[in-house]
Amino acid sequence: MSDAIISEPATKLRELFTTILIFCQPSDPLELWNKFRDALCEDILNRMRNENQDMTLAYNDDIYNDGLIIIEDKIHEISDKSLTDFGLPAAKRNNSLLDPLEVALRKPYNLNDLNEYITENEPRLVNDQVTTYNCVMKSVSFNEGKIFFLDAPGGTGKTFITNLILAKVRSLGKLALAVASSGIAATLLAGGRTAHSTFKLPLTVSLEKDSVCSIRKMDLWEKFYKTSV
Ligand SMILES: Nc1ncnc2c1ncn2[C@@H]1O[C@H](COP(=O)(O)OP(=O)(O)OP(=O)(O)O)[C@@H](O)[C@H]1O
Repeated sequence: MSDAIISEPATKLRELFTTILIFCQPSDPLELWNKFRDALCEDILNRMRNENQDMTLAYNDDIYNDGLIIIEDKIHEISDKSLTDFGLPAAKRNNSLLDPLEVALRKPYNLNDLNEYITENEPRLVNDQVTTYNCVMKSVSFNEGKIFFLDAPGGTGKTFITNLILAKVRSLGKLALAVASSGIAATLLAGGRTAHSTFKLPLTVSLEKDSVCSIRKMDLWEKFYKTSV
C-alpha cells in the first residue's frame, strides 16, 4: 500500500485494499485502514470539495463512510464477507453522501458512441432477437410501461440484446438503469451496477421476509419513473 499510494489513484488503491483483505489475510486490517484511509478516500474528498465549492473541506467520517461503502461493494463482488468480518467499521449505507441511484442516473453517455454502437449491432440481430428488441422498444416509444422477462439458454444473446436496448433507450434521451444481482454480471451491462448498491438493498434480502430498500423519495427518483421503462 505504501508503494501504491505514490502513483495509484484512489480507485486502484481500493481495489488493492480489497484484494489484500480477501486474499492476503492481513494481521490487522483496521490498522491498515486507519493508516491509508485518506489515500483510499482521496477522490471522494475531491468530489465533495468540488460539489461544495469549498477547497478547505477536510476528511470527515462521512467521507470515510463512503470509502468503506465502495470497498464493501468491491468485497461483495468476489466474496460474501462484510467489512465487519475483517474487523473494519460497518459502513452506514443510509448516511452515504454518494447516492448510487443518482450517480447511475446522471452518468453521461456520448450520443455519437451510442448511435455508432446501434448502427453496428442492430443489423446483427437474429430473428428472435429482432422480435424481442422491437417489443421492448415499442413499449419504450409508446410509454406502455411493460415488464419483460427474457429467458433463454446461456450464450444465446440475452446480454447482447440487453446492451442494444440500453444503448437505444439512452440514445433517445431516456434513462435506462442497468442493474444485476452480482458485480460480475453488472460488468457485462453497459453502465451496469449491482442492484444492492443502486437500490440500497439490504444484504440479507433473501433471509428477511420484510426487507425493504432504503431509497429516499426525491426528484430524481420520480424523474426516473416518469421518463424511463
Ligand atoms: N446477433 C448477434 N450477432 C453477433 N454476435 C452475437 C449476437 N447475439 C449474441 N452474440 C454474441 O454471442 C455471445 C454470447 O451472447 P451473450 O453473452 O449476449 O449471451 P447470453 O444469453 O447473455 O449468455 P449467458 O446467459 O451465458 O450470460 C457474445 O459474444 C455476443 O456478443
